[in-house]
Amino acid sequence: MKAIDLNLPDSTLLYYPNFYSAEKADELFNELLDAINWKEEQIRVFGKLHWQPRLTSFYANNTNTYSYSSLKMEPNPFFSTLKKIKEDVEKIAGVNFTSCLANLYRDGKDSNGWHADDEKELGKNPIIASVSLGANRFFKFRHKKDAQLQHKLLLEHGSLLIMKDETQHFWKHQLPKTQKHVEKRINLTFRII
Ligand SMILES: O=C(O)CCC(=O)C(=O)O
Ligand SMILES: [Fe+2]
Repeated sequence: MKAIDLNLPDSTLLYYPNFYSAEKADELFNELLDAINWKEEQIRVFGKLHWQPRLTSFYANNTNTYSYSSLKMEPNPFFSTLKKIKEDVEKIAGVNFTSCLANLYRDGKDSNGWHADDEKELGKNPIIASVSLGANRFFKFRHKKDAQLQHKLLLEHGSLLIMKDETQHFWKHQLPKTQKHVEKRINLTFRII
């Protein structure tokens, strides 16, 4: 499968727009919307508790938890569809993932703020594979040392984005809110924990 290399400095970002066909992606979206154990969670930002502006769920083939923003995610076991997607992603990424953090953005008001996936349990140069299903949403990158260095990428239905090497050291990313009317979007981020 041919990747689009974003070619941003201090990073390796590979985008596969048609990782899944539109038909397959529709099928997966409907199945996962129903099968994932979606939860609304509270996170702590600058000492204050807030409801996360999205629903989440965490899956793993081990018992390792994933903590961020004072939220400790306990893993659910993988089920067949999610395991199959993990295997499809592994063929392209060339690694075996242990874990998957799933996000559900219910509408344009749901979002994911500026962050790097740099928690210690991910290791030094984490590889993260991110599958998008449902509504197309923009994803933004901003260099940590030069905020002028930015990039915007439309994450399309059925696409895969791989972030690896030193990307998380040098770049933050976000999925901003949008004023436009948008349908639900599911994002699956496969990780090694
Ligand atoms: O929804 C997305 O595309 C990004 C999710 C993300 O950055 C994360 O879960 O760490
Ligand atoms: Fe992230």
